[in-house]
Amino acid sequence: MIDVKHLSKSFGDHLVLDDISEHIAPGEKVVIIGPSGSGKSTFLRCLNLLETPTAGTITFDGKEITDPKVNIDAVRRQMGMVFQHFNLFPNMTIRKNITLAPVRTGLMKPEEADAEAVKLLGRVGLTDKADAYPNQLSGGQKQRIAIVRAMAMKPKLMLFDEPTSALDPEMVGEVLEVMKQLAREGMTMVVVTHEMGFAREVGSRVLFMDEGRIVEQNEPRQLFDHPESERLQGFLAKVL
Ligand SMILES: Nc1ncnc2c1ncn2[C@@H]1O[C@H](COP(=O)(O)OP(=O)(O)OP(=O)(O)O)[C@@H](O)[C@H]1O
Repeated sequence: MIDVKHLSKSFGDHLVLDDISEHIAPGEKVVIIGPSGSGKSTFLRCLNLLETPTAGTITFDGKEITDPKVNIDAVRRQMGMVFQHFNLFPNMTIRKNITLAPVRTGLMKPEEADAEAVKLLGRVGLTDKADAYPNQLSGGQKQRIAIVRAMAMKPKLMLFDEPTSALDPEMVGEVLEVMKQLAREGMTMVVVTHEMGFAREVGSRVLFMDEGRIVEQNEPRQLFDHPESERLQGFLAKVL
């Protein structure tokens, strides 16, 4: 579904991603772990071109999206993104937050989008919040809405950028549960997270990044129980 070739990204003279090549197949749940500043979020944000790569190509669903002629908005509609800080529209009700994009882009008529919103809210147990505003919700509820909002566009892929890092600990579980449900339904997912339990349980593959490179990758049990590189061993010793 995604093919990354020789991706590099610099901010000024700071090289943040250093010649990354990676392939993500449909249905995979790829979890990215690594120390702070290793380039995890930048890598994720390059996948939907929220950051413009300095070099390299990204192919999504057979189309090279790093080609400047490609309509980036059309590509992004097919990739749902969930951010650490939710990024809901504060001046709109939850219902409007969810229905805005599908209606604006012509994916659904307003009634269809509304019915879809009600269905999605039911799935995350928040039907009664349809007419509330984001500031009336807890962090965990906001993040569940952010996931639902991304889902409403019927994306082919979901990108999660540290979705639980801004949450109070007691709210982490409810968000991870929604993500696990999505994973069970077969969604292709790329998740940057510090939740090692989630990586182990849900990841079909875990990538360990350090200093702008993917230093080691494997299926979770192997990666966590038998880390090969010294850098991964040192990282796991600190976080586990
Ligand atoms: N817009 C930007 N302008 C300049 N430097 C940036 C920008 N975004 C990220 N960086 C730098 O790139 C490096 C990698 O950042 P990134 O957020 O990708 O790391 P990360 O692995 O996701 O870290 P964390 O786990 O702390 O979120 C950091 O040194 C960061 O300061």
